Amino acid sequence: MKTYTNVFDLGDLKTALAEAFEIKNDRYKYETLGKHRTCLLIFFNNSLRTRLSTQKAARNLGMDVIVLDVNQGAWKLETERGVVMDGDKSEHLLEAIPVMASYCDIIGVRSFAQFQNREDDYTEKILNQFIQYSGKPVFSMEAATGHPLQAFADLITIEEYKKKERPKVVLTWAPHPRALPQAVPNSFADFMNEADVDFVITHPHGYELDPKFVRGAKVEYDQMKAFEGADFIYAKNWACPGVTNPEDYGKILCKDMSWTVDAAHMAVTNNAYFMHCLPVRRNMIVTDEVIEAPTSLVIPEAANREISATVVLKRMLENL
Ligand SMILES: CCC[C@H](NC(C)=O)C(=O)O
Ligand SMILES: NC(=O)OP(=O)(O)O
Repeated sequence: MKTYTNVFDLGDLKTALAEAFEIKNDRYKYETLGKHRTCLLIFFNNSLRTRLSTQKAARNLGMDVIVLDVNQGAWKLETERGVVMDGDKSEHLLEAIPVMASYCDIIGVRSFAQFQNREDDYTEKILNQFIQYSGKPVFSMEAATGHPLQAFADLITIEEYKKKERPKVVLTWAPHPRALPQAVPNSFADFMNEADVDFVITHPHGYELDPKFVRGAKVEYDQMKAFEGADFIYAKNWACPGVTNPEDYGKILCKDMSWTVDAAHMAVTNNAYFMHCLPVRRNMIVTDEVIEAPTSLVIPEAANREISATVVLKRMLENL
């Protein structure tokens, strides 16, 4: 595995799940694989789960880990080629990337969508420079349009808790005070479309996700109808993806609190489990009652981030 940015990089999902459960059963099974190998984790944005779980995963495999918060201590980086660098940016990515790559064997990158230019975000301008210029295997720790480590952990969680062979899984939009990226819902859809689930996406008009990720999923604008008979509810906020109206890209079009997932929503499901990638704004995305219920999986879901990262790093190490 040279890059990990989407579901197809994992290959057959049943094989990937088997590997995940093997590692979950004995997470130090491959602890010699990463001896004298270094994993560099580069964060352009904040993180709790990804920062901790990916370090843990690397240590599970015997790797050394370096963590860099680009905007805290490193030089401010210019990402545009051809710019006259007479402003506040001291270094260009085109030097910084090969320098950083010289200190490690595998690179993880977190670089959220900037919502300045849809084309820049949806061509993964930052992540792809690391892939192109580092000469090292690169994995996404949430880039502009995807969060594949999260989605793989979500799939592992659904596989662990499902009560039927083909569960109904609903991705629902929910309100948030800020404009959040589409990376998490994009990757969740990317994975669910390849998994053995009955997948439905529900959101207000104007929030249509990019067709590249929606693919064959059913889109239902009536949230309560979408929730009917669901086995898993995956809630997330995202800003307008700019699919129907490109000029609205990155905007908040709706703050309708009737989309907040509460007990009345869950009552029409098939006693569904509740999932969210975290961090979550309680009583915006979901009520205290629902996220604290025995059917809430947000903690085991977050714990599975260690497992998804260990599988991905293991596959990268095996191909060095
Ligand atoms: C894992 C989620 C990271 C980020 N969340 C926030 C609050 O920025 C997002 O919504 O993409
Ligand atoms: N779910 C997730 O990636 O959390 P962090 O943003 O805290 O890493």
